Amino acid sequence: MEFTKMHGAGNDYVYVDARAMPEHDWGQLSQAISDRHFGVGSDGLILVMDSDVADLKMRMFNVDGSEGEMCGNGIRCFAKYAIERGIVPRSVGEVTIDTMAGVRTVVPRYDGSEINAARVSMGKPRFAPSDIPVNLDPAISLNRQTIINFRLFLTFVSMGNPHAVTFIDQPVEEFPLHNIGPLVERHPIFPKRVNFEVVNIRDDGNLDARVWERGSGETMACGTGACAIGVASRLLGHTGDRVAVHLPGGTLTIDWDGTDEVYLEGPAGRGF
Ligand SMILES: N[C@H](CCC[C@H](N)C(=O)O)C(=O)O
Repeated sequence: MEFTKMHGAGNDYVYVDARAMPEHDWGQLSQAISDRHFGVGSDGLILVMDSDVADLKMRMFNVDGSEGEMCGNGIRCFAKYAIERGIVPRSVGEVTIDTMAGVRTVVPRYDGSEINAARVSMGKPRFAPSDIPVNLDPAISLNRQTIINFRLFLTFVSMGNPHAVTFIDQPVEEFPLHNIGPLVERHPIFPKRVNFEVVNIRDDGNLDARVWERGSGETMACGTGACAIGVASRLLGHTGDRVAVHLPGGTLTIDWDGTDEVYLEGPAGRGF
């Protein structure tokens, strides 16, 4: 099976062109291929598939084999993969990609003839408890926050996949993410589990963050997570319409005017 390794700000995936492949247990394959000792090593598996509603279709699987509705870092590399391999003509200015969260549009950025970044329309954020999903007493969820028994204030945002964002005063490096992350990810109020983001406000245009991803653990970056961070931060009045989210693997730029789609811009690189 041919594969290509690519990463967006260090959030790395194995890409397989599955357009002519028979159905597989892709979740099981993702578990095996993602293992950093006995497999290729990655944050998951991304499949290139045909679509009748967009140029192509993307399916993504986490390290634990669970399927994610959307992957903001992965989709930038997906567009790079599709154009550089001629699956989509280079002359196009954008690539439309169908995902479980809906059709997304990716505009590649070039460094000479090579694509090294992209801007993605990530859809509108959603906040209703049923959209996250999160099972909450409606009276609490009105302000999109709740306290769970680690004394965390969480803001819930769906980018097609579920996110819980918390803002802390200490440097994010000091937060016990590997202890608390799994407990939030699997907390009973999240029927589909949740991606968990920890944020420290550097200033009104810059946020420092770490992410515990549903199904993959701490990753170097998370595109949908960065969108959820930018949205929550603007909602809470910490930042404005544009913010740089600084993650261990790199910086992602988020644009959101408070009503329309969220836009994500960041690097798209080969895995070597
Ligand atoms: N773990 C996520 C999927 C990957 C998202 C992340 N890698 C991104 O760049 O958006 C989930 O299960 O919802």
